[in-house]
Order: sequence, then C-alpha cells, then structure tokens
Amino acid sequence: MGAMSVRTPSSEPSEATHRAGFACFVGRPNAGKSTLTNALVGKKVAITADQPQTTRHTVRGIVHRPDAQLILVDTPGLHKPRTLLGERLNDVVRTTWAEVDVIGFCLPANEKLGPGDRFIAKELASIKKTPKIAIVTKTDLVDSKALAEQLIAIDQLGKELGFEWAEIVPVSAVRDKQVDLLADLLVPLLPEGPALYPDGELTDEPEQVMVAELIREAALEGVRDELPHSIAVVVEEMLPREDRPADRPLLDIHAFVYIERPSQKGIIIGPKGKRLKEVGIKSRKQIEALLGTPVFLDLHVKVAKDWQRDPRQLRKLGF
Ligand SMILES: Nc1nc2c(ncn2[C@@H]2O[C@H](COP(=O)(O)OP(=O)(O)OP(=O)(O)O)[C@@H](O)[C@H]2O)c(=O)[nH]1
Repeated sequence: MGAMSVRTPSSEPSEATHRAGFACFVGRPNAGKSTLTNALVGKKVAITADQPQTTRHTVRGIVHRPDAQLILVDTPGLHKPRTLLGERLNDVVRTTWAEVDVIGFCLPANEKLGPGDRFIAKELASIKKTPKIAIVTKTDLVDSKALAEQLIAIDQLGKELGFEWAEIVPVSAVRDKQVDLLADLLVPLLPEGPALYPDGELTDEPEQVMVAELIREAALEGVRDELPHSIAVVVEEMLPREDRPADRPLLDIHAFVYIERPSQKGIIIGPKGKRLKEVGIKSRKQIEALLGTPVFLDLHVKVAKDWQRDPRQLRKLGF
C-alpha cells in the first residue's frame, strides 16, 4: 500500500500491531477439538458429543482481542475413508490445512500416541509452510509424570518426521487451564492486519446449520456403535410465528432427522416416541440458548436409504 508503510519486525511487537488470521485444530476423533474451540471462543458454537466424528461442518469460532482476531476453523477428524462421505470429509480437512495460518494438532494427554496420530502427523509434515503447534488436550485426566512423557513423545514424533513444532502446549479445556496461554501462542503466528470480522460475531456458520448440528448432537446421545454415521439433520424452515406480541416472540423450526434404514427408526424414536421427544426437548433448550429466543421445534424422522453412499443424497443433505 504505497511507500509510507512501516514494518514492525515480529520479534519486537509494537503496541499498535494488530494481527488477524485463521487457525484450525486437527487430531483424531474425540481429541477434544470442539471443546477447545468452545473454550477459546467462550460460547457454544462447535458441537461436542461422546461419539467420534460429530463435527461435520466447518464451524468457525472467532476470538476477539484488542491485539488480534483469531478465527478458528473446526474441521472433522481425518480418518481412513470407507465411504464417499469419508473421502469428502478428508478433502475438507486438507483444503482447510492449506488455507490456514497455523495448525493446532490436538493429542489427548490420556492416550498414548497411536497409528492414527502418526497418520495425521505425516500428513502435517507434508504441509511445510504452515506452522504447527502441538496441543496436549485433557491434561486434567493425567498426572504430571504421564504428561511429561506425552510431551517428550510428541517432541520425538516431530523430529522423526523431520519438523519442529512451533510450540508444544498442554491444556485442559474443561478446567480452563492454559487456554488463554494457547491463544497467546497462536496470535504471534497470525499475519499482521485489521480484523476480518465485525466485533461480536462468533461464527459465520449459517444459523440453520448450527441448529441442525445441535439436533444431531442430541439425537446421537446414548446411541452407540454404527448409528452416529447414519444420522443427518436438515432444518427445512425457521420462521418467526406470526401474530405474536413483540415481547413474546416464538420461532418455529421444522427439521428432519434422516436415517439410513427403516430398522433404525425405532432406535431414534423410542417406545411411544419417548426418545424423540427427549431429543426435541434437549436440543430445543440449546437452540433457545444459542439464538436467544423461545423456539417451537417440530422434528420428523425420515429414511433416506444409504445416504452416505449416494452422491445425490449427500448433496441434498449439505455435503
Ligand atoms: N476431561 C476432559 N475431557 C475433555 C476435554 N476436552 C474434551 N473432552 C471430552 O472429550 C470428548 C471429545 O471432545 P470433542 O471436543 O467432541 O472432540 P473432537 O476432537 O471435537 O471430536 P470430533 O468432533 O469427533 O472430531 C468429549 O466427551 C469431551 O467432553 C478436557 O479438557 N478434559
């Protein structure tokens, strides 16, 4: 921008330096990426659940600070693709990696490094330009000896693959330990520049997608094994109810829970519809908290046969 521009070396940050950029967290399913995103942003935007691979959509949380804006891109877990959906998820991950300013590799403190971690680390090693921070998550679950061993193993893993971690940081998102420190370490790795999003904006994910994710999360709760991958949720409509006084608004939400086989219907709906009702109550509360308005939630279960393998269905369901 012309001859008047002044450069400040990044090793001597001036007070006026403002940085803005993108970071993404990668790691095996259940490594704690979504929980960490939420802890950094301070409001629930990404989705957590006990089951792996619940984060299908790239949800961005934005950390606003006086000195920086850190935009977090939450990706699904990279994994061995078995279906068309699996392949598309991996493509999303790689595209994200190539675009961000810094990658945070999440490794749970309470699990030994395994082939899954090595698989991801190898892929990371091939992305030379982007700085990589190793984040040891869930440190509240281990003692200091186990944590020290994990830190050494992670350092070693980088060396084996021929790169240095920009940092190795232990955190506990649940106990809010070292989460601010992580932000402090991520910020200097962002390019200098003005804020990219208006202040106060937490995510640019369309509300309908976030609502669908909350319903999906509730529908997955307590459902084990193969079912997580068989559920997709689509919000068909979100409309303010007409004829409501201004001080008592109501938002009508109509959503479909898609399953793959008729035999799965019973699991989702439960005896006399009890389970679906609970899913509705639970997700409605979360949606109300997210949107800040009372909600009437209308849920229907539909069978979309083998949707994971069918490109047409995948497109319809937003993949
Ligand atoms: N004790 C403890 N548990 C945690 C912590 N962070 C995450 N968890 C738990 O670990 C599980 C997985 O966390 P998520 O944040 O959903 O993991 P993820 O990496 O986003 O998972 P995917 O979306 O499947 O890729 C959840 O049950 C979390 O409650 C932590 O700091 N401490």
